[in-house]
Formats: sequence, structure tokens, C-alpha cells
Amino acid sequence: MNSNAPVITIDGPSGSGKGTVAGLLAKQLGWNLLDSGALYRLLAFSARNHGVDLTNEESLKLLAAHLDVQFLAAGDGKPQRIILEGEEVTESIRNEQIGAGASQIAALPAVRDALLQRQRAFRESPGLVADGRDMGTVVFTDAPLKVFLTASAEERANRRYLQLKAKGDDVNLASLIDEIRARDERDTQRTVAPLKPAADAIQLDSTELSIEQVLERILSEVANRDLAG
Ligand SMILES: Nc1ncnc2c1ncn2[C@@H]1O[C@H](COP(=O)(O)OP(=O)(O)O)[C@@H](O)[C@H]1O
Ligand SMILES: Nc1ccn([C@H]2C[C@H](O)[C@@H](COP(=O)(O)OP(=O)(O)O)O2)c(=O)n1
Repeated sequence: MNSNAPVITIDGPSGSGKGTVAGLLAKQLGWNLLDSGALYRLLAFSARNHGVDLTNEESLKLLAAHLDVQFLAAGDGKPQRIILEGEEVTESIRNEQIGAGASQIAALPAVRDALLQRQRAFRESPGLVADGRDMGTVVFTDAPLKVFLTASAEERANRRYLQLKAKGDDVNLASLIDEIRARDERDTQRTVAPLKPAADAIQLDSTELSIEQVLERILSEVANRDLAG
């Protein structure tokens, strides 16, 4: 591990609200943020740009080891910005095609291995909020607070639909439900680091909860554990 700074892990399926809640929590606590899914998305995006096949584990491993990426801190109510090889890709990695590609390459052990240390390097004082699929089960197993955030597939697809539509993307709710189910299946069934709650995770179903309610529940766990200093 890179440091002993406390970590809050938020794992869960696509559209459960991990990214939103992790960003708000990091801001409120003044902690660092790791959007681990962005790393898998960036790799899928970069592979497409460099003509690397998503089944070519050796080339993907090399690409992962040399991924030239910067995460610029959030500010003024804006989410963190992501720069790949000098170009802003914050928006362009957020579509279901890249999400599906990310999920495909995330099943390859060499890819996960190549990204492991890069993720652990985000653990710096005063603390880290990390969201993804295996933050609590593999990457930060000693995290003092682990959250497993879920919601029904229909609700998650609906959230994604509203999010993509607001961005101006041409989306279809029925195909989003299918895509979310396919991604759930691949992420939970893979052999390495499958999506599952850590044994010591708190499970939160956000289907009927607002973003603020989810945040409140997590903050009360932070207070119970005296994590915020
Ligand atoms: N509890 C919630 N209720 C309603 N909408 C939510 C909730 N949590 C997240 N959202 C919205 O759903 C969309 C997907 O959330 P996001 O944080 O990207 O999910 P994830 O990172 O788990 O894929 C975003 O537009 C977000 O604003
Ligand atoms: N820690 C992680 C994070 C993401 N992944 C994979 C599996 C996911 O389907 C893709 C994309 O993740 P991301 O969190 O960006 O996706 P969502 O925002 O939840 O739709 O990457 C992973 O295997 N392990």
C-alpha cells in the first residue's frame, strides 16, 4: 500500500450512483478521488484509437502500463476532468459503447494487474474515496468503510437514459436496459475480481433513495467510524 490514509470504497453496478456519490463525498470531506472505472474506460478508448483489438491481452497490458492520463480536480460544481495523451476526454469516454468495451477488457487478468498499482497510488493524505467494482474486495481490502451501492436494473437504466439524453446523446431506454443487464452479467461472472460485495461492506439499495439520502447515510457511517478527523 502507498500510505495509511483512510479509504472509503464504493462498489456497485452501472448506474447505481457510485460516481456521483463518490465525487460529492470526496468534495465534502476534502479527500482525493479515484474513479477506477474511468481507467478501464480510458484503456478501451485508447485501444480503439490505437487500433488495438479488445481481445489482445498482451497489447492491452502494454497500453495500460503506458497510459498517459491526468485527472484534474473538480471545481466550481464541475466534475473532475480527464486528460488522455494531452486531450480532454471527460465526456467522450462516457457512453455505453466505451462502457461495454471497458467491461470486456476488465475481464482480462493482465489488464487488471497492470492497473493495480496505478489505483493504489491515489491513496494519499488526508484520505481517498474510490469507486468501482473491486475497490473493497481487491484494491483496498483494508478500507475502514466499504459501501456496496445497488439499485434495480430498470432504475439504473432510467438514470443512465436521463443522463445521456441530457448530454444530447441519441439513446433508447429498452436497449440501455439490455446493455446494463449484459454489463452486470459480465462484471459479476468474470473469474478475476468479479463485482460482489466485500464481506465487510455496508449494502445500500438506492432505488428509492435520492442522491442526498445516499450521501447522508454514508456520512453517518463516516461519523460512526470517526473517519473524518
Ligand atoms: N439516488 C439517485 N437517484 C436518482 N438519480 C441518481 C441517483 N444516484 C445517481 N443518480 C443519477 O444517475 C446517473 C448515473 O449515476 P452515476 O453516478 O454515473 O452512476 P455509476 O457511477 O454507478 O454508474 C447520474 O445522472 C446521476 O445523477
Ligand atoms: N474497479 C473497476 C471499475 C470498472 N470496471 C469495469 C467494469 C465496468 O463495466 C467498466 C466501466 O466502469 P464504470 O464504473 O466507469 O461504469 P459505470 O459508470 O458504473 O457504468 O469497467 C472494473 O472491472 N473494475
